[in-house]
Amino acid sequence: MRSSQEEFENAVNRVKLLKKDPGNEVKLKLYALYKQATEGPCNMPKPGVFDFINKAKWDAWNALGSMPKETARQSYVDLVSSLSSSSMSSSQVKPGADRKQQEYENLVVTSEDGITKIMLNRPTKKNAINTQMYQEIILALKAASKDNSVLTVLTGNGDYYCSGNDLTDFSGITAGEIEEKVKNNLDMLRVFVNSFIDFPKPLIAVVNGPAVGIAVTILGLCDAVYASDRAIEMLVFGKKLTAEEACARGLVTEVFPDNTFQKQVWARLKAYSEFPANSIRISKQVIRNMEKEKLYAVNAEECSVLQERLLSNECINAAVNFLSRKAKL
Ligand SMILES: CCCCCCC/C=C/C(=O)SCCNC(=O)CCNC(=O)[C@H](O)C(C)(C)COP(=O)(O)OP(=O)(O)OC[C@H]1O[C@@H](n2cnc3c(N)ncnc32)[C@H](O)[C@@H]1OP(=O)(O)O
Repeated sequence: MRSSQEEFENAVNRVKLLKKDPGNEVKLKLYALYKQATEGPCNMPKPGVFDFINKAKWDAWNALGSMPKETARQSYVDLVSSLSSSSMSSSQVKPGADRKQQEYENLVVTSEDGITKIMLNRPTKKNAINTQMYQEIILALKAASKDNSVLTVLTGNGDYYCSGNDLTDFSGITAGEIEEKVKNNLDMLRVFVNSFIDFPKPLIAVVNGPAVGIAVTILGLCDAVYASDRAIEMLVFGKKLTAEEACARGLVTEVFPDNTFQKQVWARLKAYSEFPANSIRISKQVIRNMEKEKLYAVNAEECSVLQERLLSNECINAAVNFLSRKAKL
């Protein structure tokens, strides 16, 4: 149904009543559609390159080309309706409450105020990453790369950030099946690590407690790593590092006291989420693109070495020792 002039004028008035600033991108879209609906195709001379604001407006209007006035009017009304309903639904959410995005078995993914939070959620297993959780993290990163958030945060539920690869992954496998299983898992691990290498927006690790193995490896692919001073066991190469030591070695960006960790870190992230989304995404990509090929090659090489190491007696014995340790007590 085509919108009437009256509906268009109502929409123009409703824009002025929006409770939440819709952001520059949407404001430019509204400006362009309004001009197209009222004056037709862009008829102004192009502003100079340093006249940033007028140039952005001109670009947005000019991009609509020969869109008919009626279509622009309809698009304007539709856009304002979507803004009004989203501002209404967000006012119904309790302040500070997270909006859930998608259900996962081993993750809780929420999105609020420009931040998508991916929380590892197997606290009774110290957030060990099993095969399903690897797959879910790959999917959650893919979804976060396309959503409206400015930042994505990875964190853990409970007292641990993550205890690394789930050591029960290979239990119940017969000798004949193990090679195939290891190969499949390593194909998946390569995709998993590549999804961190390729992640297009700022990715922040909020390390709420100890981190082990693959969870530590992945920190190097995050853009910032904030650790609680209770993250006392960042187990790397069999050596335990405190968060402070990891910070001194460049693996952690900043360490916060545990009793104010969540408050301080989330206040910081909230401030970052108000940065211009496109600029920080593009800055990250410029930096990452310089090293992407090298990172892919290192990932492929590590997975190929791991394929041999996972089948070694040393590795199998270590896993068996861990799994049988409770039985020995
Ligand atoms: C898909 C590709 C496969 C290849 C991956 C290769 C690359 C990855 C490498 C790694 O990540 S290696 C690191 C593996 N992780 C470990 O070696 C840590 C093992 N866990 C521990 O040493 C201890 O559990 C702990 C983390 C130091 C915590 O000790 P604590 O005494 O405080 O608690 P627990 O009673 O031991 O644990 C509670 C509960 O959680 C289970 N659990 C902990 N970690 C894991 C794990 N990594 N895998 C599976 N399960 C784990 C533990 O068994 C307990 O469970 P219940 O017995 O209570 O059921």
